[in-house]
Amino acid sequence: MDIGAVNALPYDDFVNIFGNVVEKCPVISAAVWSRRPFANLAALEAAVSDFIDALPESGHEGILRCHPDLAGRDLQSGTLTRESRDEQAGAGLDALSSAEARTMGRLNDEYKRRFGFPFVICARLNDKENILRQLSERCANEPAEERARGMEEVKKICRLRLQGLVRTDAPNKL
Ligand SMILES: NC(=O)N[C@H]1NC(=O)NC1=O
Repeated sequence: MDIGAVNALPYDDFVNIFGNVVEKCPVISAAVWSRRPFANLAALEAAVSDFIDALPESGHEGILRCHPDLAGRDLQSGTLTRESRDEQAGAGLDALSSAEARTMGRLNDEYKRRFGFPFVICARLNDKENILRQLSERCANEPAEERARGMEEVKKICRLRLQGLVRTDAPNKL
């Protein structure tokens, strides 16, 4: 769909289509609908980003907590969102060796114990080796640094999900 079609959507259709651009946080797209018309995809992305930036620390932690563990229980049981399943599979997280799966599980638990929210990284921009290395390295960071880092990754995931939904080659018909 092009940006003109996005701008013409009633809010319930908009939330149905864009409700998971931030994982399991449809309230973000419901809020951002008020900011239409969007001049282009970048403006829609900026509206999401502005909304996120205006939230307090607890809101940022809440967004991070809506994310499933990478290679975690939801992947094993088939209960991931479609977007997350495709992203995790693309990074090879659905095909870990048993040693990799054990390391991932142990580090995910350690990270959550330390920070009180899950490790979040844009799986589509990383492979499994890189994800495991960063998970291990980031466990040593300070909480404020990790909160900020996690939110940067949320925005990268959101950008790629938006790019999958909005065509940018059409002329802007605002
Ligand atoms: N925990 C975590 O990073 N999850 C996410 N990352 C990603 O690319 N898709 C997700 O669901």
